[in-house]
Amino acid sequence: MPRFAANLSMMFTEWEFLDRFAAASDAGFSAVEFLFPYEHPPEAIEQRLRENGLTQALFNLWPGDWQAGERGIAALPGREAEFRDKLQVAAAYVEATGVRRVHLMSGMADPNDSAAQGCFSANLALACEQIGQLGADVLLEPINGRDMPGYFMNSFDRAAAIIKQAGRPNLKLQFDFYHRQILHGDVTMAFRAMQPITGHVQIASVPSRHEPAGEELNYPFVFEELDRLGYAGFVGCEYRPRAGTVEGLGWFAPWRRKT
Ligand SMILES: O=C(O)[C@@H](O)C(=O)CO
Ligand SMILES: [Mg+2]
Repeated sequence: MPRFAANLSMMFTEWEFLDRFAAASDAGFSAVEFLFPYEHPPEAIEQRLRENGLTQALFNLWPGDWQAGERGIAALPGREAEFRDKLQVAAAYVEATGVRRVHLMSGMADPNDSAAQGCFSANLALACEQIGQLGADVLLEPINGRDMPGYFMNSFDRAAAIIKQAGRPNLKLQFDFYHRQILHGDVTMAFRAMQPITGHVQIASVPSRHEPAGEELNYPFVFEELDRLGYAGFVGCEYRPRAGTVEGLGWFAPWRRKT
C-alpha cells in the first residue's frame, strides 16, 4: 500500500505554511514533504510534525535565491563556500525533523559544461558525506525543461549514471512520475529498471500537474505497480489542486489515515 506524503508547498496552500501540517493530518495524511523549511526555525517544524503525528518524508537542500530564479547551487562554480555553509543549516533541520531523505537541487547550468560537472560532483560528495553522518539519503531529481528551462539535472539516464559512478550507498534517485513522463515517457519500464536506486517518488497528473487522476497517466495502475515491485518509500503528492485541496482528495479516499 503506497505511503503518501502531502506536499505542503503545493497542497493546502489555503492555509499559512505552519498550519498546513494540521490540515494535512486532518485530511488523513500521515506524512508530509515540502520544498524548503528555511523560513521557519527547525523547532517550529518539529513541533508541527509532533503535534500532528506526521512523518517528514523529504525536503530540499538550499536553492540559492529562489525569487531571483535560482534553482539550487550545487553545479554553480564559485558558490562552493555557500553550499558548504548551507549544508550545516540543512543539517539542523534534518536532525529536528528526523527526515531520512533530502533533495539536492543542482541549479541552472549547462549539463555539458565541464566546470559545472566538476563542481556538482564535488558538492555531491560533500553532501553525501555530511548528510550520511545524520543517517539520511541525498536524492537527485531530473526535472523537465518546460517547467525549469536551463536546469542542469534534466535527464533520468544521466542521474542514474551519476549515482552509479559515485558509488555512495546514500545517494539515490527522486523519481517524479510527472517529470519522467514529460522528459522521456515509458514511465513503468523506467521505474521497474530504476526502482533499486530510487529513494523517493512523486506524482501529479500530466500535463496539468493536478490531482493524480485522469489525464495522461493511469495512476491506479502506477500505484499497483509500486506495490507489485515492493516499493517501500514515500509517494509525494506534488500537485497543484484543481479547485481546493480538500475538495480534490477523492482519489485519496482509499488511503486516508483513519483516526
Ligand atoms: O518536481 C519538483 O519541481 C520538485 O520536486 C522540486 O524539488 C523542485 O522544484
Ligand atoms: Mg518533484
